Amino acid sequence: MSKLRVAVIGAKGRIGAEAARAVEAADDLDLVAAIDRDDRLETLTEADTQVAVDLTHPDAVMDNLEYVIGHGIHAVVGTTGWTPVRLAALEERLAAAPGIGALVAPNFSIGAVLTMRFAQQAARWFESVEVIELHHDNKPDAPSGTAGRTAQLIAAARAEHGRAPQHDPTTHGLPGARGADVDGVPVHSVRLRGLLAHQEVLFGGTGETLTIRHDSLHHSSFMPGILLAVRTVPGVPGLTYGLEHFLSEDFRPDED
Ligand SMILES: NC(=O)C1=CN([C@@H]2O[C@H](COP(=O)(O)OP(=O)(O)OC[C@H]3O[C@@H](n4cnc5c(N)ncnc54)[C@H](OP(=O)(O)O)[C@@H]3O)[C@@H](O)[C@H]2O)C=CC1
Ligand SMILES: O=C(O)C1=N[C@H](C(=O)O)C[C@H](O)C1
Repeated sequence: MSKLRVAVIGAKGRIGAEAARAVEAADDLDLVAAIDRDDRLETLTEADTQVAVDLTHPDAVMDNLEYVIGHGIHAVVGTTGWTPVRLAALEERLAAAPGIGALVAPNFSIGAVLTMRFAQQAARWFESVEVIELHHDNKPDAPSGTAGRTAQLIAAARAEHGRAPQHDPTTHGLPGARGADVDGVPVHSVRLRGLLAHQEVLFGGTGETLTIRHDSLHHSSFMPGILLAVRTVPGVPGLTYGLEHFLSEDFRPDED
Protein backbone atom coordinates (compact mmCIF):
# COMPACT_ATOMS: atom_id res chain seq x y z
CA MET A 1 0.00 0.00 0.00
CA SER A 2 1.34 3.45 -0.85
CA LYS A 3 2.31 5.72 2.03
CA LEU A 4 0.36 8.90 2.85
CA ARG A 5 2.39 11.93 1.73
CA VAL A 6 2.68 14.34 4.66
CA ALA A 7 4.23 17.80 5.06
CA VAL A 8 4.98 19.69 8.27
CA ILE A 9 4.82 23.49 8.28
CA GLY A 10 6.76 25.03 11.16
CA ALA A 11 9.19 22.12 11.10
CA LYS A 12 11.99 24.00 12.86
CA GLY A 13 9.80 24.85 15.85
CA ARG A 14 9.47 23.04 19.15
CA ILE A 15 6.51 20.85 18.25
CA GLY A 16 7.03 20.96 14.48
CA ALA A 17 10.48 19.36 14.74
CA GLU A 18 9.07 16.58 16.93
CA ALA A 19 6.14 16.10 14.53
CA ALA A 20 8.47 15.83 11.52
CA ARG A 21 10.45 13.12 13.34
CA ALA A 22 7.25 11.26 14.28
CA VAL A 23 5.95 11.30 10.69
CA GLU A 24 9.33 10.16 9.40
CA ALA A 25 9.35 7.26 11.86
CA ALA A 26 5.85 6.02 10.97
CA ASP A 27 5.85 3.10 8.52
CA ASP A 28 2.67 4.19 6.74
CA LEU A 29 3.60 7.87 6.33
CA ASP A 30 6.09 9.61 4.06
CA LEU A 31 7.49 12.99 5.16
CA VAL A 32 7.64 14.71 1.77
CA ALA A 33 8.21 18.28 2.98
CA ALA A 34 9.34 19.95 6.20
CA ILE A 35 9.19 23.71 5.81
CA ASP A 36 9.51 26.73 8.05
CA ARG A 37 9.24 30.52 7.91
CA ASP A 38 11.70 31.16 5.06
CA ASP A 39 10.52 28.33 2.82
CA ARG A 40 8.06 28.47 -0.08
CA LEU A 41 4.58 26.98 0.37
CA GLU A 42 4.87 25.82 -3.25
CA THR A 43 7.17 23.11 -1.89
CA LEU A 44 4.00 21.38 -0.67
CA THR A 45 2.47 21.08 -4.13
CA GLU A 46 5.82 20.26 -5.76
CA ALA A 47 6.09 17.37 -3.27
CA ASP A 48 2.55 16.20 -4.08
CA THR A 49 1.52 16.55 -0.41
CA GLN A 50 -1.73 14.90 0.67
CA VAL A 51 -1.84 16.10 4.31
CA ALA A 52 -0.17 19.23 5.73
CA VAL A 53 0.36 19.66 9.47
CA ASP A 54 0.47 23.31 10.55
CA LEU A 55 2.41 24.02 13.77
CA THR A 56 3.43 27.62 13.25
CA HIS A 57 2.03 30.83 14.71
CA PRO A 58 -1.42 32.45 14.99
CA ASP A 59 -0.21 35.16 12.55
CA ALA A 60 0.72 32.61 9.89
CA VAL A 61 -1.85 29.85 10.07
CA MET A 62 -4.70 31.44 8.08
CA ASP A 63 -2.51 32.21 5.05
CA ASN A 64 -0.98 28.75 5.21
CA LEU A 65 -4.43 27.15 5.27
CA GLU A 66 -5.59 29.25 2.34
CA TYR A 67 -2.74 27.80 0.30
CA VAL A 68 -3.15 24.26 1.59
CA ILE A 69 -6.92 24.00 1.10
CA GLY A 70 -6.76 25.94 -2.16
CA HIS A 71 -4.42 23.27 -3.51
CA GLY A 72 -6.53 20.30 -2.47
CA ILE A 73 -4.41 19.30 0.54
CA HIS A 74 -5.98 18.09 3.79
CA ALA A 75 -4.95 19.96 6.94
CA VAL A 76 -4.11 19.03 10.51
CA VAL A 77 -3.82 22.20 12.58
CA GLY A 78 -2.26 22.46 16.01
CA THR A 79 -1.48 26.15 15.80
CA THR A 80 -3.50 28.13 18.30
CA GLY A 81 -5.12 31.59 18.32
CA TRP A 82 -8.51 30.40 17.06
CA THR A 83 -11.56 32.62 17.50
CA PRO A 84 -15.16 31.94 16.45
CA VAL A 85 -14.62 34.33 13.52
CA ARG A 86 -11.52 32.45 12.35
CA LEU A 87 -13.24 29.08 12.69
CA ALA A 88 -16.23 30.34 10.70
CA ALA A 89 -13.90 31.64 7.95
CA LEU A 90 -12.16 28.27 7.80
CA GLU A 91 -15.47 26.42 7.63
CA GLU A 92 -16.58 28.67 4.78
CA ARG A 93 -13.30 28.10 2.93
CA LEU A 94 -13.69 24.35 3.29
CA ALA A 95 -17.26 24.51 1.98
CA ALA A 96 -15.76 25.78 -1.27
CA ALA A 97 -13.29 22.86 -1.39
CA PRO A 98 -15.43 19.71 -1.50
CA GLY A 99 -13.73 16.58 -0.23
CA ILE A 100 -11.00 18.43 1.69
CA GLY A 101 -10.80 17.95 5.46
CA ALA A 102 -9.24 20.07 8.17
CA LEU A 103 -8.87 19.16 11.82
CA VAL A 104 -8.20 22.01 14.25
CA ALA A 105 -7.11 20.56 17.58
CA PRO A 106 -6.59 22.84 20.59
CA ASN A 107 -4.55 19.97 22.06
CA PHE A 108 -3.32 16.66 20.63
CA SER A 109 -2.47 14.96 23.93
CA ILE A 110 -4.89 12.33 25.20
CA GLY A 111 -4.60 13.67 28.76
CA ALA A 112 -5.65 17.15 27.71
CA VAL A 113 -8.56 15.82 25.64
CA LEU A 114 -9.70 13.83 28.68
CA THR A 115 -9.25 16.87 30.95
CA MET A 116 -11.65 18.79 28.74
CA ARG A 117 -14.13 15.91 28.78
CA PHE A 118 -13.95 15.47 32.56
CA ALA A 119 -14.29 19.21 33.12
CA GLN A 120 -17.35 19.23 30.87
CA GLN A 121 -18.84 16.39 32.94
CA ALA A 122 -18.09 18.04 36.28
CA ALA A 123 -19.26 21.53 35.29
CA ARG A 124 -22.94 21.10 36.12
CA TRP A 125 -22.26 19.95 39.69
CA PHE A 126 -20.20 22.86 41.05
CA GLU A 127 -21.03 26.44 41.88
CA SER A 128 -17.55 27.82 41.14
CA VAL A 129 -14.99 27.07 38.47
CA GLU A 130 -11.68 28.62 37.44
CA VAL A 131 -9.03 27.49 34.94
CA ILE A 132 -5.29 27.95 35.42
CA GLU A 133 -3.02 27.20 32.48
CA LEU A 134 0.76 27.20 32.80
CA HIS A 135 3.12 27.26 29.81
CA HIS A 136 6.72 27.93 28.77
CA ASP A 137 7.91 31.51 28.66
CA ASN A 138 7.93 31.82 24.84
CA LYS A 139 4.23 31.24 24.23
CA PRO A 140 2.78 34.17 22.25
CA ASP A 141 -0.91 33.54 22.88
CA ALA A 142 -2.83 33.74 26.15
CA PRO A 143 -4.96 32.12 27.27
CA SER A 144 -3.81 28.87 25.67
CA GLY A 145 -6.02 27.30 23.03
CA THR A 146 -6.68 24.40 25.37
CA ALA A 147 -7.72 26.63 28.28
CA GLY A 148 -9.98 28.71 26.05
CA ARG A 149 -11.68 25.60 24.72
CA THR A 150 -11.96 24.08 28.21
CA ALA A 151 -13.65 27.22 29.49
CA GLN A 152 -16.06 27.30 26.53
CA LEU A 153 -17.05 23.68 27.14
CA ILE A 154 -17.55 24.30 30.86
CA ALA A 155 -19.65 27.40 30.19
CA ALA A 156 -21.81 25.53 27.67
CA ALA A 157 -22.35 22.65 30.11
CA ARG A 158 -23.30 25.08 32.90
CA ALA A 159 -25.76 26.86 30.64
CA GLU A 160 -27.24 23.58 29.42
CA HIS A 161 -27.96 22.58 33.02
CA GLY A 162 -29.40 25.95 33.98
CA ARG A 163 -26.53 27.08 36.22
CA ALA A 164 -26.54 30.83 36.79
CA PRO A 165 -23.44 32.81 35.78
CA GLN A 166 -20.75 32.83 38.48
CA HIS A 167 -20.77 35.66 40.96
CA ASP A 168 -17.52 37.64 41.11
CA PRO A 169 -17.30 39.21 44.57
CA THR A 170 -14.42 41.55 43.66
CA THR A 171 -15.08 45.20 44.43
CA HIS A 172 -11.47 46.30 45.04
CA GLY A 173 -8.27 45.31 43.25
CA LEU A 174 -6.05 45.55 40.21
CA PRO A 175 -7.21 45.03 36.60
CA GLY A 176 -6.43 41.49 35.47
CA ALA A 177 -6.25 40.04 38.96
CA ARG A 178 -9.25 37.81 38.26
CA GLY A 179 -7.88 36.52 34.94
CA ALA A 180 -9.47 36.60 31.50
CA ASP A 181 -13.21 36.10 31.24
CA VAL A 182 -13.97 33.27 28.77
CA ASP A 183 -17.75 32.90 28.54
CA GLY A 184 -17.97 33.72 32.26
CA VAL A 185 -15.18 31.36 33.34
CA PRO A 186 -12.04 33.04 34.75
CA VAL A 187 -8.88 31.79 33.02
CA HIS A 188 -5.45 32.54 34.49
CA SER A 189 -2.29 32.25 32.36
CA VAL A 190 1.13 31.57 33.89
CA ARG A 191 4.29 31.86 31.72
CA LEU A 192 7.37 30.33 33.30
CA ARG A 193 10.76 29.15 32.05
CA GLY A 194 11.08 25.39 32.60
CA LEU A 195 7.40 24.59 32.00
CA LEU A 196 5.93 23.05 28.87
CA ALA A 197 2.11 22.81 28.91
CA HIS A 198 0.00 22.33 32.04
CA GLN A 199 -3.56 23.03 33.10
CA GLU A 200 -5.66 22.88 36.23
CA VAL A 201 -9.43 23.10 36.30
CA LEU A 202 -10.63 24.00 39.79
CA PHE A 203 -14.22 23.37 40.83
CA GLY A 204 -15.70 24.51 44.14
CA GLY A 205 -18.92 23.48 45.88
CA THR A 206 -20.23 23.48 49.42
CA GLY A 207 -17.39 22.30 51.66
CA GLU A 208 -15.39 20.70 48.83
CA THR A 209 -13.24 21.32 45.80
CA LEU A 210 -12.29 19.19 42.83
CA THR A 211 -9.08 19.77 40.86
CA ILE A 212 -8.44 18.21 37.45
CA ARG A 213 -4.79 18.64 36.45
CA HIS A 214 -2.95 17.69 33.29
CA ASP A 215 0.77 18.01 32.53
CA SER A 216 2.46 17.63 29.16
CA LEU A 217 6.04 16.94 30.20
CA HIS A 218 7.47 16.53 26.68
CA HIS A 219 6.35 17.26 23.13
CA SER A 220 6.11 13.50 22.58
CA SER A 221 2.76 13.73 24.42
CA PHE A 222 1.25 15.32 21.31
CA MET A 223 2.59 12.85 18.72
CA PRO A 224 0.07 9.96 18.90
CA GLY A 225 -2.72 12.52 18.46
CA ILE A 226 -1.01 14.19 15.52
CA LEU A 227 -0.41 10.85 13.77
CA LEU A 228 -4.01 9.80 14.39
CA ALA A 229 -5.19 13.10 12.91
CA VAL A 230 -2.96 12.76 9.84
CA ARG A 231 -4.27 9.27 9.13
CA THR A 232 -7.92 10.17 9.75
CA VAL A 233 -8.41 13.61 8.19
CA PRO A 234 -8.40 12.55 4.51
CA GLY A 235 -11.61 10.61 5.18
CA VAL A 236 -13.42 13.45 6.99
CA PRO A 237 -14.28 16.35 4.68
CA GLY A 238 -15.02 19.80 6.13
CA LEU A 239 -14.02 21.24 9.50
CA THR A 240 -13.51 19.11 12.59
CA TYR A 241 -12.80 21.02 15.82
CA GLY A 242 -11.18 18.91 18.51
CA LEU A 243 -9.27 15.63 18.38
CA GLU A 244 -12.00 13.90 20.41
CA HIS A 245 -14.01 13.52 17.19
CA PHE A 246 -11.28 11.27 15.76
CA LEU A 247 -10.76 9.12 18.85
CA SER A 248 -11.96 5.55 18.80
CA GLU A 249 -11.76 2.51 21.05
CA ASP A 250 -8.65 1.24 19.28
CA PHE A 251 -6.60 4.45 19.71
CA ARG A 252 -3.41 3.45 21.59
CA PRO A 253 -1.44 6.58 22.59
CA ASP A 254 1.46 4.50 23.91
CA GLU A 255 2.15 2.88 20.55
CA ASP A 256 3.75 4.20 17.31
N1 LIG B 1 -2.50 21.64 19.50
C1 LIG B 1 -1.49 21.18 20.23
O1 LIG B 1 -1.55 20.09 20.84
C2 LIG B 1 -0.24 22.00 20.34
C3 LIG B 1 -0.21 23.19 19.74
N2 LIG B 1 0.92 23.96 19.80
C4 LIG B 1 0.87 25.20 19.04
O2 LIG B 1 1.73 25.06 17.92
C5 LIG B 1 2.25 26.33 17.57
C6 LIG B 1 3.76 26.25 17.53
O3 LIG B 1 4.25 26.07 18.85
P1 LIG B 1 5.82 25.93 19.13
O4 LIG B 1 6.41 24.83 18.34
O5 LIG B 1 5.97 25.93 20.60
O6 LIG B 1 6.35 27.34 18.55
P2 LIG B 1 7.76 27.64 17.89
O7 LIG B 1 7.88 29.13 17.85
O8 LIG B 1 8.82 26.85 18.57
O9 LIG B 1 7.62 27.07 16.42
C7 LIG B 1 6.88 27.66 15.39
C8 LIG B 1 7.70 27.54 14.13
O10 LIG B 1 6.92 28.01 13.05
C9 LIG B 1 7.72 28.92 12.30
N3 LIG B 1 6.89 29.84 11.54
C10 LIG B 1 6.39 31.05 11.90
N4 LIG B 1 5.70 31.57 10.89
C11 LIG B 1 5.76 30.66 9.87
C12 LIG B 1 5.24 30.64 8.55
N5 LIG B 1 4.53 31.66 8.04
N6 LIG B 1 5.50 29.56 7.76
C13 LIG B 1 6.24 28.54 8.22
N7 LIG B 1 6.77 28.51 9.47
C14 LIG B 1 6.52 29.57 10.27
C15 LIG B 1 8.56 29.61 13.36
O11 LIG B 1 9.65 30.31 12.77
P3 LIG B 1 10.29 31.55 13.61
O12 LIG B 1 10.91 30.93 14.83
O13 LIG B 1 11.27 32.12 12.65
O14 LIG B 1 9.17 32.46 13.93
C16 LIG B 1 8.96 28.40 14.19
O15 LIG B 1 10.06 27.70 13.62
C17 LIG B 1 1.70 27.31 18.63
O16 LIG B 1 0.56 27.95 18.12
C18 LIG B 1 1.35 26.41 19.79
O17 LIG B 1 0.35 26.94 20.60
C19 LIG B 1 2.02 23.54 20.47
C20 LIG B 1 2.03 22.36 21.14
C21 LIG B 1 0.89 21.48 21.13
O1 LIG C 1 2.18 26.53 22.94
C1 LIG C 1 2.18 25.40 23.45
O2 LIG C 1 3.21 24.87 23.93
C2 LIG C 1 0.92 24.66 23.50
N1 LIG C 1 -0.12 25.16 22.88
C3 LIG C 1 -1.42 24.59 22.84
C4 LIG C 1 -2.40 25.51 23.54
O3 LIG C 1 -2.31 26.73 23.39
O4 LIG C 1 -3.30 24.99 24.22
C5 LIG C 1 -1.46 23.17 23.32
C6 LIG C 1 -0.54 22.89 24.46
O5 LIG C 1 -1.05 23.53 25.60
C7 LIG C 1 0.87 23.35 24.16
